[in-house]
Amino acid sequence: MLLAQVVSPDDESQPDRIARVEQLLLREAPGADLVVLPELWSAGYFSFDAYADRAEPIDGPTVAMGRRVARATGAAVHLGSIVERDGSGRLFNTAVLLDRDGRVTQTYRKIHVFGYRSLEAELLTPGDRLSVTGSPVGALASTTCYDLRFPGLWQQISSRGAESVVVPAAWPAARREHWQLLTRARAVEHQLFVIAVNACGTQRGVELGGSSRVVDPSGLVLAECGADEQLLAVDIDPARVAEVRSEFPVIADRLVDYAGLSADAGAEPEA
Ligand SMILES: NC(=O)CCC(=O)C(=O)O
Repeated sequence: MLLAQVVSPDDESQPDRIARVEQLLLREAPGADLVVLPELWSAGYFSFDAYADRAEPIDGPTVAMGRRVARATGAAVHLGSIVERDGSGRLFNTAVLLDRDGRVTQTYRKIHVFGYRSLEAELLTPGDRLSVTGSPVGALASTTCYDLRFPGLWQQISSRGAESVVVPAAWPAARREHWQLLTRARAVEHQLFVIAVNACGTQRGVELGGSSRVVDPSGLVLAECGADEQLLAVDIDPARVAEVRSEFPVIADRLVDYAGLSADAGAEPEA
């Protein structure tokens, strides 16, 4: 697998960025089974005033580039996410997975759009669906950036059978410790791989955190990028999920219906 932690400089146009990243991937991806990119790297996450111009349908220029890379290199491509425009003009933050033949096998529209020092929540419509799909890293689900903070969503992902969760992100350096803590916590809680690819460099004055990483189902950080643009190869064995779960059966012990627990005060029962 190749983590493609790329920059999205403010002075680079979207077509130039797609062309530059395509060349990088054509050079570095051969031999990888899966390539993963950050959140909104082609539009630039913090370029809120450009979202409408840079929005594209699923079959737009970013996905077309991913298809070319998949077909030329034989790697599946997780394109991070794009600003998707649907048929009625709504905009979404949509993660897209292509198989090695360049076919779209999964889309995921970010559910928790971000509103803290961000216009994303004002400009984009939240998604309302999850999907788990076969991939070179086992049963794969996508969930985007801020979604990391919502354990209820991860509970659903995990109970639907995901073995690897890809997290494209544009997570600022100011909260890097939360990124490191939460990616690890989600892997340990659900005993699955977390493949988290963050943006890096500076966008509109915001320094992004980099530190893209792969955490294994026991919580071990297998690899981590630095703060700058970097393409990092990491190998994982999806069979590790079953091994960890069988050795320490947290998932099997999980109760299904926490909402059904009674809410009494837990005081000592009367004699
Ligand atoms: N792009 C995002 O969703 C940013 C989330 C973030 O910075 C945080 O949760 O902290």
